[in-house]
Amino acid sequence: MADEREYLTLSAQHIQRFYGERAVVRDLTLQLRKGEVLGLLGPNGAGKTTTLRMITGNLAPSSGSIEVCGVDLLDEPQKAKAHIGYLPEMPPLYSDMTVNEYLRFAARLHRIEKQWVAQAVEEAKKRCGLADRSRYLIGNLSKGLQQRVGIAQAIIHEPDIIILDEPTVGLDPNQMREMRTLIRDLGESRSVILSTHILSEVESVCDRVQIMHEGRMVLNEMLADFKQKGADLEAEFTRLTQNTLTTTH
Ligand SMILES: Nc1ncnc2c1ncn2[C@@H]1O[C@H](COP(=O)(O)OP(=O)(O)OP(=O)(O)O)[C@@H](O)[C@H]1O
Repeated sequence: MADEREYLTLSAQHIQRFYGERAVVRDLTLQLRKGEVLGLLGPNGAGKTTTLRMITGNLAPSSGSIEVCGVDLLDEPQKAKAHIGYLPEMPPLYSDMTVNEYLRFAARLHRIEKQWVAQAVEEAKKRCGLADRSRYLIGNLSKGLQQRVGIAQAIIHEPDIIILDEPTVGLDPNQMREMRTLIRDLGESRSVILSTHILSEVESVCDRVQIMHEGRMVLNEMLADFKQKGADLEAEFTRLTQNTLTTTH
């Protein structure tokens, strides 16, 4: 039987992050398999964004190790980060750039060679339903389309792993549905981590769910197994994340 490691696109082992004396991520292990959409849930302040910033190489862990497609993120950050596309909670969009200008800029930041930039921009726009918005100023686009531009910059270099931090916040129900369809499509060919507060979003888009609470991972389960057991995600979420002051994990 093939080694499980072959199927792992991302493996974070025992990562921790302190701010001063306070541990906001504690002894956390997270593994992402090829072609999997992982939903990362947790109440406000659970440590989701801090975790995502660490596994994308934007924040150094206080301890622990992170491997991205077999490359050690801390030893070879540039090589490891080439496998990752990241849409942060606050996407770094420039409102006075057109979609084309911004994506060309993103392509260069991701070190795509000059001769391939135009092709990469066209491909990313096509994947994200932006082909007819090339010359629009980003500031004039709806929030839903701006989020699509954020995803387009995250996938422009064809990464193996796409990490999305609360991508549907502030979207109307139609834009949310479109965004979920796009995430599902992306998950067909890549590994995706989706951080969200919306339980139904995880149920409709993800293969696996992990719940964080007070910096720790308190649940890690395949959704199919979860459903087969007749378990209820909302009830389980409440059970695992309430009683903040009495939790002793
Ligand atoms: N730079 C920082 N300095 C000190 N504390 C921080 C810093 N960044 C985050 N924290 C704290 O770390 C904890 C985890 O924050 P984080 O943003 O990772 O949580 P989250 O699960 O993403 O929350 P939300 O769902 O509200 O976005 C919070 O208590 C936050 O106040």
